[in-house]
Amino acid sequence: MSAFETTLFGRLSWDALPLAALLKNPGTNEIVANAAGAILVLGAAVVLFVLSYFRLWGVLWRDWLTSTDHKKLGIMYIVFALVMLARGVLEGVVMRAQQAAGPGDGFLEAGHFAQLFSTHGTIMIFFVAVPFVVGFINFIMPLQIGARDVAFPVMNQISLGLTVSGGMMLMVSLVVGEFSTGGWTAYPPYTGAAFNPGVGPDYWIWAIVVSGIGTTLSGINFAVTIYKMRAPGMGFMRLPMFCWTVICSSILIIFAMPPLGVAALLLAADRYLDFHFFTNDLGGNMMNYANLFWLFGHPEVYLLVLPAYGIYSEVFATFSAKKLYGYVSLVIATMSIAVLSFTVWLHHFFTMGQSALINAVFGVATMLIAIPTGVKVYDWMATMYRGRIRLSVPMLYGIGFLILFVIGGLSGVILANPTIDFQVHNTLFLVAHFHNVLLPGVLFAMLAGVNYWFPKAFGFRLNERWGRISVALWVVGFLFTFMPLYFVGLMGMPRRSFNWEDPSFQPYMIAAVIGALIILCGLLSVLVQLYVSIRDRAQNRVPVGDPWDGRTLEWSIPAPPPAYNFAVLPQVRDRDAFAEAKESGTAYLKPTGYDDIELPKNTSIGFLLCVLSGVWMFALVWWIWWLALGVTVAMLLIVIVWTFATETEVVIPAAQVKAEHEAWLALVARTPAVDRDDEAAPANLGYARPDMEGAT
Ligand code: HEA
Ligand code: HEM
Ligand SMILES: [Cu+2]
Repeated sequence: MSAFETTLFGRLSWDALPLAALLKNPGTNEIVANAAGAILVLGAAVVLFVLSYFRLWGVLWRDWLTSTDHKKLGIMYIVFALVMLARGVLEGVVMRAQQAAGPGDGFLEAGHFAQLFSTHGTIMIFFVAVPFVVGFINFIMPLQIGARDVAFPVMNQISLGLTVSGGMMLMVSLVVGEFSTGGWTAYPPYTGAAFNPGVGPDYWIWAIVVSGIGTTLSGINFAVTIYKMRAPGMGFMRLPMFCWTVICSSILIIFAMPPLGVAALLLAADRYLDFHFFTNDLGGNMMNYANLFWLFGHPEVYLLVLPAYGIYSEVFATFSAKKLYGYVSLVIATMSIAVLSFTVWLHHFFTMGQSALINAVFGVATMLIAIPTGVKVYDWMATMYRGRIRLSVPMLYGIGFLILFVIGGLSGVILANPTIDFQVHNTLFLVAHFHNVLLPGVLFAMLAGVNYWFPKAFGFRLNERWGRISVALWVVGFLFTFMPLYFVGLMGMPRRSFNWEDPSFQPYMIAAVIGALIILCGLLSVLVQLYVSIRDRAQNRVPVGDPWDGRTLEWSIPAPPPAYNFAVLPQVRDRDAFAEAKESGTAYLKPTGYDDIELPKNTSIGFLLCVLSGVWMFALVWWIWWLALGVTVAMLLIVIVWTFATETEVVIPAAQVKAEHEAWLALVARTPAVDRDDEAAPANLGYARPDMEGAT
């Protein structure tokens, strides 16, 4: 390349396209890479076509992309997570197919397999689990505490923008260049410039840094919202359990994300500026990276699983029609897990040469987490004990979780014993452990949450039959995919192996790929469920907004909720505020008066920063310095100019609020109540207006 081209395009050239590799060196590997790129480009084209054909651009821009409404931002997070989940699951299936094709080398090259587990791990943790969790918190938490939005709605929009642009980098790396081969943990010196001079680790670094800033801002936003914006009477000890897990998770985000950002930026300094933080020479030491990464990495898995515990707590209480058993012990257990999670990071590298004493201390600290987790498990079981259980889809996920998660947790306690960990560290036993906690723990919770809160978000219920089918497929698929890995792990098969030779591994590998295909069907059935439900939405409407006989405040408002959530801020008198109101006959009362409501105006700053930060990352990855600099200046200017905006709010007049609310109250009064004690009522039937006599 000429000097001019290098200045203009950095290290970007036509060779970066997968097609170039295919033309040069045709093989299965290149075909798979090209097919993946082609699917992505085609998928994007179809989306653009559909949006244009149905003239949806205006709606998309006005109602979604520029919205600062926490509910819409939450839904966009969840949609983004679902899209990324599809890619992550497909990659999981391809990896399982590669390993099932053994003994021998399978159909993929080692480097391509390494890209697959690196993108899969990175996507599943940072762009599936995190956006799912942040999305649910966004949608639910303000409704549960009786607030009209989060504390910083515009910052919330920016958080989403940064998360999405990070995820987009993983999509771009499918088509331009390649992704890292360093796993989701990206350990140097393997990801250092000397060993890995390509663009892969740089894609990882910038995707993590930018999306990490987005997530950190969300953590701050959520913590401030709960501290400052609870409805009158909503003391901390009256918070719904989900909100308690949100507080703890936000604290984990605030303290755990910075070490990750620091680790990634120091790695960038090593790679771009020839620093030596993590090299093997000139005073560097990769153990600094391992410590920084896991100082984040361990709390990370709990910041994902705590809100999942929160969702299950809500589900178990609602579908057992009982108060959550042991509320105070659950609060203490959640806080204990949050605190303890910062004291155990070293268990991820027991084998890296510390003294036996240090290993023992961290091992014991790790095992301690089993105690508060056990408290939770027993509290959930006690909640169900003698409850009037309805086996609806969220509850089925919950029961699947309870049984499977205990197995995954117990295998964690086994790993926490350093002497055992020396045998199974970095084998498929470890892979089995973490999928065993991540799928039933985090992913099932999210699917349960989708089924549970979908009627609230969209005003109609999801199809029950397809919901049940997908639970069955996910659970069975999970068992087949991951249980065999415990055994091959014990037999010594290392993680991240693109090939293997020992014929005794074969049956397990075949069982695992069958399981992965069943999981794929599970994912498809979720899509079918969405399709069928949208098609039949007229029959499944729940405009009153309380389809499950809910206990917390989000069920006390219409479905879908108005932009301002609550026409009048609720007065909270007890835990499970809405259940209490229904029991005491004070639900759905006509308020004495209405006020004007101020809401944040739409703005395009989040979208702009999303696009610009994407360009910025791309420029840094490909060393296009003028572009990186230009975009940095543009982003700074946008933020500065935005701070001068004065009219950032719209006012919804009291008269409009009154009209809308009274129309809904009239609808509530017209809707026939379903008797709570009617044994013949089908399990999945909502209780629109239980105990309503004389209420309105
Ligand atoms: C949501 C995610 C999640 C969760 C909840 C957990 C939960 C736990 N994890 Fe896991 N873990 C991961 C995600 C998670 N983990 C990931 C992703 C990795 C690998 C990263 C990588 O290398 O790529 C990992 C790796 C990992 C290691 C490192 C192993 C190695 O690298 O060799 C260890 C070691 O101690 C460990 C331990 C534990 C323990 C003790 C728990 C406990 O919290 C479990 C507690 C739960 C129970 C114990 C069950 C319920 C309790 C009862 C019914 C009470 C009775 C029980 C007793 C008294 C024992 N985990
Ligand atoms: C849905 C079906 C899934 C399948 C079939 C699957 C399969 C796999 C496979 C084959 C690997 C590589 C194992 C190895 O190292 O040999 C892997 C790694 C991993 N998976 Fe999954 N997985 C699935 C879901 C998930 C989910 C839901 C998450 C997280 C929420 C997740 C997180 C990870 C992580 C973090 C790694 C480690 C990546 C690395 O080694 O750096 N997976 N998975
Ligand atoms: Cu850990």
